[in-house]
Amino acid sequence: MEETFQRNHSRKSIQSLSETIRSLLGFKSHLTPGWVDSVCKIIKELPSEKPSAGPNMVDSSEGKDTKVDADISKIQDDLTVLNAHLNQLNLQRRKALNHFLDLKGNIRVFCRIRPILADEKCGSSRPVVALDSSNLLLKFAENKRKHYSFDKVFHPGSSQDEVFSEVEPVIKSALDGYNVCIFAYGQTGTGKTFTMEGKPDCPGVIPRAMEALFKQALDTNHKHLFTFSMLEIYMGSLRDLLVPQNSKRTDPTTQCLPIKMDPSGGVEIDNLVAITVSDFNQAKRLYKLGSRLRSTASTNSNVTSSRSHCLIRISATCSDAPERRRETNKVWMVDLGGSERLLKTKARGRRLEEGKAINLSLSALGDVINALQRKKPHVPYRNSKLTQILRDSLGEDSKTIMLVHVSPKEDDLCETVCSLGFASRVRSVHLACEESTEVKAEKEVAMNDLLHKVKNIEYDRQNVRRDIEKLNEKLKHITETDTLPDENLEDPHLSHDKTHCRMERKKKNVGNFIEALSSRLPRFMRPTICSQQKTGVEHQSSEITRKTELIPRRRRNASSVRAESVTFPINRSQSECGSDALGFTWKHSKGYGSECSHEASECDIKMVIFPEPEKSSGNSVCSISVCSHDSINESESRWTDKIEPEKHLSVDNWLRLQKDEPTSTSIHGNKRVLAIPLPQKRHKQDKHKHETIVSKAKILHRVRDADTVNKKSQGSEFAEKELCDHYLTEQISACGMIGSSLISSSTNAVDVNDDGCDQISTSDVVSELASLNNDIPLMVLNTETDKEREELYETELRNEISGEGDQAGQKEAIASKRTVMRENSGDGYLCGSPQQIENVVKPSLHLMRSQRALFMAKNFAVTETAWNTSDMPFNESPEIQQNTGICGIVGERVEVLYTGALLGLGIQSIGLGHDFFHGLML
Ligand SMILES: Nc1ncnc2c1ncn2[C@@H]1O[C@H](COP(=O)(O)OP(=O)(O)OP(=O)(O)O)[C@@H](O)[C@H]1O
Repeated sequence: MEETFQRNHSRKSIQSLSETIRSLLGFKSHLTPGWVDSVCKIIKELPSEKPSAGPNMVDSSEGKDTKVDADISKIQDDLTVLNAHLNQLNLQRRKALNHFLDLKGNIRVFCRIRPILADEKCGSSRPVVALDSSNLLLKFAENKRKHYSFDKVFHPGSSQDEVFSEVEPVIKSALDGYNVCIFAYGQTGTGKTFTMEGKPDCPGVIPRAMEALFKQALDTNHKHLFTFSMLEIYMGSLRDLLVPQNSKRTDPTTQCLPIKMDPSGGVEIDNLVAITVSDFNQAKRLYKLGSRLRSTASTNSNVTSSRSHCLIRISATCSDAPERRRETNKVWMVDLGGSERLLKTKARGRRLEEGKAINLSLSALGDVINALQRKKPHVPYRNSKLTQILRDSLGEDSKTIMLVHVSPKEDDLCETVCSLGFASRVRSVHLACEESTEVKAEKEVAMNDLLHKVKNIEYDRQNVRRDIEKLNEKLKHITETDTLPDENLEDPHLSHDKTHCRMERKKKNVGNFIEALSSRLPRFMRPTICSQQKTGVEHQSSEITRKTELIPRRRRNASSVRAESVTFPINRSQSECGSDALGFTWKHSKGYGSECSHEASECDIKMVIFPEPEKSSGNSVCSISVCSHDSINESESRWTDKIEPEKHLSVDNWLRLQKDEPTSTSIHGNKRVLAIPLPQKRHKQDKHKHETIVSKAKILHRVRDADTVNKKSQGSEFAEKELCDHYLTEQISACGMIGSSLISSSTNAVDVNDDGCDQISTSDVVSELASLNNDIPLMVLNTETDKEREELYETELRNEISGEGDQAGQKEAIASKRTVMRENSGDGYLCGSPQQIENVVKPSLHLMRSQRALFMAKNFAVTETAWNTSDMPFNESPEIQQNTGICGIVGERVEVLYTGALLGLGIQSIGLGHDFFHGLML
């Protein structure tokens, strides 16, 4: 009976084999029995990977399995108990800490008095005096004084450590499910940036908080995913500081990121880049990148005055903590623009406008915090961009710290009074119902008890965590030593890790099977990428496919290399779109967002739309998920079930990309277009060219002296400047391709790489050339055409020497002349007498000059001063004087035409924006 059943079963399997193969390979038409037979034959011929197990072997392995499974399930039970205990402790700690912070106040106001700086002259009188750790005295006149009370007062000698120790508990509560805001407020020049950013030797709140976040996240029982964003609010506009802007930064009409709110009250900034960071160093480097792009200017009060509000957002997503209100919590660290009395600063024009905008938004912030403190029914969030952004991070379920900075100088007394007035307003609740001494004492005792409790819980937590780690180790050991055959995959007692491990093995086997099968199949029978995607086989075998290159990839044609435009699809309903021309494919990643991959690029970039923490319905934040390659595996295992950050670009690559070839973005409709250059191939070439040029310049430098001798011997007047001009022209045309990027990298000065690699910029080249200055006598030749010129010169030499002596003597004379010439030139070839070279160069000089001028008109305008200072003869060119050229004008016209045509055709709707065509034209 059983035998019959087995026979029937195997017959059924063979009958359904065609279907199985079809579904595996994604063939559209049904397969013929003949085809199935041949495939079955191939399968039979495949070498068996597993040794056939005899009945005894099965028995023994089954016995072993049972024991191992029992061990595993015991460990798992223990782990479950310990984890439950740890969660309990976490909850207790969170409650205690929250209670402690509540007693301290959800909105806490600290005051920091700046010390007198070394270069400041001020008398002996000190108008601001810190009485104790929470009281401050302001002396107006001889007998006019006012007391101010704060949660904490930092006297001028307070260190960064002291400040951060007060901030740290709030950072902890960010990991416990609260949104956090830390503000630095104060008159310009009072030390806001010093407190927030600090100096390399005394880091401020931002670096310390970032470090603490990553450290504390490891301590928690939960896994966190951190993303980093940085923006500034400049004159009412929001700007992403991680993406350098195309247009002039001081122009208030430039791109302003829109703020979106979901029905549950969550706020998101549309299109703000959020980069996944896995450790403190990555966050620090991104912060450095953003800081360089911040708007600062010199004012009467501060040489590097911040002219905007700078906001750093670190989002911590924790998917396995259902007890929390939200999955994602935000930590905002805000270096506010300096409040200033415009009459005193005598600001004019733009500085005046900036000052006004800063003051207005600060006043709006004061109103909002005051309304929250007084629990007013209406909170005026909408009065400024700053308060709109921070709407969900101020108020209930949030912790706020306001660090008010004051100057110790008598001159600044008026500003100090204003700042302290603001701080008092923000702290209004405490002032309104000032507590009696007894109440204060009771509170103090309660807070101490709570702190003690938190410490005890911490201790217990550490012990439990240690036990969990031990058990995990044990489990890992058992799983690793256990080599169960694949048949037992369905065993329900297997641990998650073990199951995962086996699934991996199974996937690999399927992959191997497909690989082996595909290699034996005729080409027409092999699956296409499309069919793999449809059947899902691609996921299993993509790695192998990539490695073995069974299916040749479609290559982008050369013309599209420059056209790397990616449109971030905002709308989730856009499921799939591909652009062959670009070589990009768009696909959905498990409904959590869209991803884009570029096959041919060496530094692939993938976009992920993170799931909205508060489940925003319509639009979602566009984020670029960037992970370090080291952390890929770890992150992958952490987030596969919830979020799938695609790791194709490390933070290093992102930073390098920003530095070498700044990524420009623009908004088209509701889409953000990020023009991502393909730096690798082109850049390598360009770098090589650049190096050649620099080495040429060096050679020229070296041969200068030798040539002076040569020049004298020739006795002719040499067109030095023109040769220099020619050389520079050659230089520029060589740089032409990369000119724009080099220029932008030199002007943006985005150098975030600590190791200082790849510091190429046109200004470097220019300075290299400027160092050569004027008397460059000979050409350095190393190209094919140059070698032809060398031959020409040799002929000339022959003619010159032809009259002298016999044939052997002539040969010797030529050889010696050539040797002298090469010795003089160092590594390169020096060719041609000055006059001859001049003759060769001169006819093409005008052409080259105008080429250079055309190029400069478009791209080199920014370095004009550099050229001028080096006394180069380029100033004479009318194109340069006008700072425009035919190329520029034509380029602009074509751009306009293209844009018009694009709009007309509606091409932008499929994601090929202006940048793409602009890229094509370059
Ligand atoms: N506590 C401090 N200890 C030592 N130096 C300080 C301190 N606070 C500020 N400074 C110094 O004072 C100067 C001005 O500080 P900072 O630039 O941080 O002011 P700011 O409030 O951010 O100004 P702005 O609003 O114009 O940007 C800096 O040179 C800084 O190093």
